Amino acid sequence: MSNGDDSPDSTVPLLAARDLAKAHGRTEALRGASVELAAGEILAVTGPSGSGKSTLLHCLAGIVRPDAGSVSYAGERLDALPEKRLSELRRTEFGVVFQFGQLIPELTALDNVALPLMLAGTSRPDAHARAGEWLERFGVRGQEALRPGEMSGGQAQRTSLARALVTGPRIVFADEPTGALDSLATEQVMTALTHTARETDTAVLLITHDAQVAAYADREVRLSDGTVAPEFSTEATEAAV
Ligand SMILES: Nc1ncnc2c1ncn2[C@@H]1O[C@H](COP(=O)(O)OP(=O)(O)OP(=O)(O)O)[C@@H](O)[C@H]1O
Repeated sequence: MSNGDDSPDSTVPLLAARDLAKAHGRTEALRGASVELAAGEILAVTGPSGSGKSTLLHCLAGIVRPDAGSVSYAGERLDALPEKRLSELRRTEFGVVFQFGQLIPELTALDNVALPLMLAGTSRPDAHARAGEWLERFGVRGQEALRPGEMSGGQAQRTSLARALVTGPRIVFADEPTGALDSLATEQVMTALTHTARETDTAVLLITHDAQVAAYADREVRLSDGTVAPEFSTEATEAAV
């Protein structure tokens, strides 16, 4: 079978979750979910409302600890890491985009994108210069001075993507990034995200309920009642190759 012990490092998944379980009170959001993400891969996670997609993303991104199962990032067990190391990993290796962007409302687009760099110790002029380049890359050049409330939904999401990617993460976690956008803005956001991810070899884990959005991904896994539907398991994909 594939993925034997003699596999070179390039075949080891960048991120691997095994048998994840997570309950919110009495609700079992995840019940033995396993998923893998390869370096540079764009993976869509789909499934009905309440099937556990966001909970899975939170566990994979180290935002929430699973009750059982493991999450490994580049061979390191995330679920067992102390909080300090986990937050360092989140800051340096991961970028996150949510449905409503979660930009800081008081800051301009330029300052929002520059912020992660400044938090990592980059000087303000350098951070601003790089933030400007990333805004340009995402087609929001000229909007630097706008605050989130002054932008369209699509501009705000493209600014959020610039903020998620400005630090050069290896994985971007995107939870319904186009959920609040019309179809034109969706297309612009998805094109910008997937082009940039491919150019920079950044992996993307994308949650969506929209088949048109899932079609931008290399692969899809579907969650159902907190587990990955069998036809979307890693084994099924490998067997089909
Ligand atoms: N913080 C919470 N407290 C209580 N229950 C929660 C919490 N977060 C999620 N749940 C429950 O866990 C289950 C899975 O939720 P989750 O948000 O992961 O699903 P989802 O597939 O992302 O749903 P949606 O597509 O509607 O966003 C649902 O039944 C939800 O109501």
